[in-house]
Amino acid sequence: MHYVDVILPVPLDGTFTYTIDDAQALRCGVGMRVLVPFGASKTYAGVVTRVHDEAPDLPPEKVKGVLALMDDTPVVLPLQLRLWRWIADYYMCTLGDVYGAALPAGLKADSQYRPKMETCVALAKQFASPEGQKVALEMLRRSSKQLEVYQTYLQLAAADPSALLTREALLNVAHATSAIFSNLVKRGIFTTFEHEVGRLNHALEPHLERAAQLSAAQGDAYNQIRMQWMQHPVVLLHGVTSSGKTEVYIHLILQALAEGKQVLYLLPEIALTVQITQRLQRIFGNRLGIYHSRYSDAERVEIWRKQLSADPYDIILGARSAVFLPFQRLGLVIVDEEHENSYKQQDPAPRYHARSAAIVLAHMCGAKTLLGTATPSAESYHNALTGKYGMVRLTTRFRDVQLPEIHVVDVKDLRHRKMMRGPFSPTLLAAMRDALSAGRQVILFQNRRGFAPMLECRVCGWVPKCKNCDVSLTFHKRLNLLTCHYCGATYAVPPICPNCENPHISGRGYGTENIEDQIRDIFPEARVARMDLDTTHTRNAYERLITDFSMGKTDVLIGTQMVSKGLDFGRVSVVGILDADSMLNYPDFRAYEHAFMMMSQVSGRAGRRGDRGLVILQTRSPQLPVVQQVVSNDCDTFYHDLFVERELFHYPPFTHLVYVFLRHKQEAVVEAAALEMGALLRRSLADRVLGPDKPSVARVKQLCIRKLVIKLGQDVDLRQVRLFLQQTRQQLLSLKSYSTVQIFFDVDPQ
Ligand SMILES: Nc1ncnc2c1ncn2[C@@H]1O[C@H](COP(=O)(O)OP(=O)(O)OP(=O)(O)O)[C@@H](O)[C@H]1O
Ligand SMILES: [Zn+2]
Repeated sequence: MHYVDVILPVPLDGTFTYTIDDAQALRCGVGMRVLVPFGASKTYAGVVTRVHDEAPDLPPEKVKGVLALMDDTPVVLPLQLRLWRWIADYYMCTLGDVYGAALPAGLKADSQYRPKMETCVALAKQFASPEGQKVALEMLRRSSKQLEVYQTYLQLAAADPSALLTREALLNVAHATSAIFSNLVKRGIFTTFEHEVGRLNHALEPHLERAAQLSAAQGDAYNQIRMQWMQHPVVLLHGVTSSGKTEVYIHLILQALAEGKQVLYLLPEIALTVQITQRLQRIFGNRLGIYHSRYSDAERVEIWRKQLSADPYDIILGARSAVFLPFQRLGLVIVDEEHENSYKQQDPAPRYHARSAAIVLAHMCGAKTLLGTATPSAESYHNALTGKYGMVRLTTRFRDVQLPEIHVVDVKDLRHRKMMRGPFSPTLLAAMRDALSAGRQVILFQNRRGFAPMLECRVCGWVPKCKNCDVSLTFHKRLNLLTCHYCGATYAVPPICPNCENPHISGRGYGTENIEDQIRDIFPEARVARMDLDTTHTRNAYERLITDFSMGKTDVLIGTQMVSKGLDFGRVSVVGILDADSMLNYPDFRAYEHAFMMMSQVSGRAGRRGDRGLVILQTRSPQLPVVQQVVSNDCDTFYHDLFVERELFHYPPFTHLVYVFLRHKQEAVVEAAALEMGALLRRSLADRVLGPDKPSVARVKQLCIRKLVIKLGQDVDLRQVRLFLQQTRQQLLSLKSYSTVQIFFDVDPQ
């Protein structure tokens, strides 16, 4: 008897064993998919991890058979399976969780993926000869529109005789309707046929440009990086904003390609891929593939298959999930904006950090890794300072443009003197006015979307809250709705307070929508755009917002953290940080770190070409050292202070953190389970366990939440601890009263 072990996309531990017949066993191999039954009625595509003859420890009638083989060649490579195992193990989730995140849906489903077809055009046989063409011309003499389409066809066909011409392309070039085209088909001049096309970009190779020549400083950095790679597989490139890190990456990519290697280029955010794609495509053309969640599933399946083929993309530019793509000869991994916490997946599992996964992937492939940023993460910076990573610095901007001047405005004082105009200080408005009248652009950063983060009855203080979550609702004026940013539920805006029946309900705080309205009011001439989650639902929305701003079609760009990093605009002279306090007061031990990064990054969008930029930083706490460190761009002091504190209070990078979350509908159940879990964990881990506590948002999607914090120093064996945590979880779940509690881990929480 033959068996296969498979991974299934279900949140259960381990692999599952099925029988397979002799003929199938001969053809089946690791990394191929097999269709298998699961439970009473489900079928899944399982990924084979082993083909063997060892009967599982089950009564034979319990072991079901494989329904069908789905592949002739593996869709998941052995190296990828190793990465899946590492993620499942390190982040304490199941292989099924990793499988779920790794494969595009089209490869997980049991339905086979259907290729996309396009209608192509050809001349009917009898009209293909020169004589036939004359006849056709004669026939069409009186139908000028049809004649035009026909002649356009001849021109296009003559320009590239071997290329297939689609109906869509022909009608586009000829500016004709499909009715005109149909007539030509009816008259027997054109015939049509269906042709399978890839959804991938088969556009003609664009005119390629040479990479820009590196400046002396960039050239030095390039050489140093390559030198450091000889001793450290991971190097941190710490280069100030607009130092031209991207140009250094481009040269390193060229070098990797010259050595016949593939490159993975990770970006934290889709907004960023727009500009970087354009920059890379000009140089690498069709050797570049792009992979992220805004692409349709069918497109992702095609890229996946292409990477398995004999002709894969040499460079993959992508967001987090691109680490899961198959690579055959990976030589270089670039993690751009490596400090970004959106590299960490929050929910659902696998709660993996793409930077760590990328480093592990590179290690498995014998590839080099470059982490690039203007504001390193505490972890990477610490690794660089202690010699685990190499470090290379770029301390000047390209063309020696000065870093922006950062002007701190004391909002508390101005409010006291009644000098604020809503969320704007006079200094900011004056700077904006100067910039706009000089034909320059402005970026305003406010990390809250919607119109008002909260509504409140001015008489009784009633605040609308979500039914499913313990949070106040955000008012969205365009939609005229209240929405919950945790579960997505929407509610009508109450005309009067349901509590005291007064009509005096008003907004508190300023969201990006509100900022936009006010700026339109104050600067009626300015062309204003907003970039946040609400304005970027579609893939093209980012592109349009960014291209319009790049080309100077808009003057003021208002946005959330989306506008804060990586974007490269030439004409921005003023950046306004409207509310630094919301970042500084965030209830998390990383608040200052994140605030420092975000403020430094958004400041870095100012004055990237020519004149020095100006940043207006509005805060109620101008005296805070972190604010001063942003002003003087003093990473070293910032991290020095931070590290002293983190070491003292046992936080990363000196201590590993694991959060244990418990969720249940009933408050009493989750509370009891959390206390029990805490007690069980303390038996071995003693005072390394803190809590349980209610997190700052203690109920989401009708589930009550409790959190335990585990701090693990150098003195413990992490492997053992992970095992112990998993066992304790199982132990708790096996108790009848807690069997319906959700328990999961967040390793290295961000
Ligand atoms: N060697 C070069 N030749 C020509 N242009 C360059 C060169 N280096 C940098 N630039 C230009 O300078 C600008 C800033 O470079 P880039 O966007 O790579 O900076 P960065 O270091 O990635 O900044 P950030 O950290 O803010 O993302 C870009 O417009 C880039 O085209
Ligand atoms: Zn909610």
